Amino acid sequence: SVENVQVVHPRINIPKIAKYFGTKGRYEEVNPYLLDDIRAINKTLLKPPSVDCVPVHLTAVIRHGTRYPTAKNVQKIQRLYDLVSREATNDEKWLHDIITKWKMWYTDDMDGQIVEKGRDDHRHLAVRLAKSFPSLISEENLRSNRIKFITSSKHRCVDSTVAFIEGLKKFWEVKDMDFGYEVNDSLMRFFDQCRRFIEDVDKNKMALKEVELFKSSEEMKRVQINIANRLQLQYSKVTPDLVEAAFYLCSYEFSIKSVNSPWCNLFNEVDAKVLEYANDLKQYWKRAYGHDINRKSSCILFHDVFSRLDQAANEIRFGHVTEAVTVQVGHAETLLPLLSLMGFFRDETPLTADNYVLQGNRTFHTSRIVPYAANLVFVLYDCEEGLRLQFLLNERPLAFPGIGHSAPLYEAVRGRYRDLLEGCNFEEECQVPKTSGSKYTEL
Ligand SMILES: O=P(O)(O)O[C@H]1[C@H](OP(=O)(O)O)[C@@H](OP(=O)(O)O)[C@H](O)[C@@H](O)[C@H]1OP(=O)(O)O
Repeated sequence: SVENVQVVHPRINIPKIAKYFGTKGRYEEVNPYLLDDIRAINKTLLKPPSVDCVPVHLTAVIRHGTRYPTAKNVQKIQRLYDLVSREATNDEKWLHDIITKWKMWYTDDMDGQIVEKGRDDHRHLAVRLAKSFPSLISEENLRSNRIKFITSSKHRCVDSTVAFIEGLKKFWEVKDMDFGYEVNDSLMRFFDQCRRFIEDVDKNKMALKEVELFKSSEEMKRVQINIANRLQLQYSKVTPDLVEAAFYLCSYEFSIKSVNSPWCNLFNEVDAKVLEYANDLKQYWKRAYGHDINRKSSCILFHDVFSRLDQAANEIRFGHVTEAVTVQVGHAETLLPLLSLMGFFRDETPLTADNYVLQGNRTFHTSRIVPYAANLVFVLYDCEEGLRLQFLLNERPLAFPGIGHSAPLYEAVRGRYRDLLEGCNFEEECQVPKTSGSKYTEL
């Protein structure tokens, strides 16, 4: 297929700007050791809280694997390609390559579907998690239905779930059984069912005003000028939307085909950091701390995760946990609200259009948090001094905000999130009050 034409060693030809691709970034950029061995696990990082601890339950919330651009972005790429092939002039080899060799191979019908690399992302992640937690993600547990799979209804998520199962089956050479999955949009696409989010944020242009304002910022203007100069095009023709399309085009060519595309020459690292910030702003205001409802729309998933942990915690007292593992596959817009609800990556100062420089040291860097196949893993351990909960982001331990221990007592975590556990009601948070209407109508 067209996406497989050029295959190169993964360490060769990495664009310098690859670590700034945000939600369009490759998983390997957050864990570069995988470039040498895609099945490698970091045993020093992934160990039980202490030797007497036995893992009893694992819940993983995973973003789908690498995908094609959405139809909206394919159209932007088409407009960019038309402009550059018609009007750009310079003597650089890369531009010559774009005009004479590069083909516009993206089509509308690709619309966010999974690519082969995306299936591999999940096949390999499945094997690594099985190697990291062999007593939970085991052949025996798979065969006895103690591993449950739940996915969003979108093709890219269903296909990722199927690939994850395939990865496990191949790892254990299971050929005589098939395993199903549950499609559950209430859990994995809660944002689509939260009316308050839809009205106040999704359909409300004012909710993303910082994203719009950043398009006319000095930083973005400088990027436009740089690109206009590199292509010897009129500045007015290089709009922020086309700049973004070119940046993502470089990212798609790299994540889908592993090539350092000639399009990547349009950017240096300074430009890339600006575009990374533009994407972080979108994620911040649409899916994270920007508006309370972004986080609260994930209450339903938060309760689901904790009810599984509670169930395992209760059952282990009688010696047997029914559901050893839950694998839940969704979107960046599933993971980010949940992470924010739990207080991860919260910067003191909000990300805005006019504080790009100040935010140079922000913790909210989506390139590091939600690349393709990003994963949140909760592992409950039975230890001598009680139950402990370990949290991993992208296969690395991450301390719960406000709790010093890397695998605190489960009760301490429940204490930390008491308000959410006792409240955070999806129906209540998501209803639109009849009298007040939308939060931004008067703006
Ligand atoms: O900018 P695009 O069209 O790619 O936006 C996608 C979302 O991608 P993201 O902003 O996270 O990079 C996509 O999220 P994903 O996790 O499924 O990749 C989302 O589901 C999709 O609806 C697009 O959102 P938009 O509202 O059209 O911007």
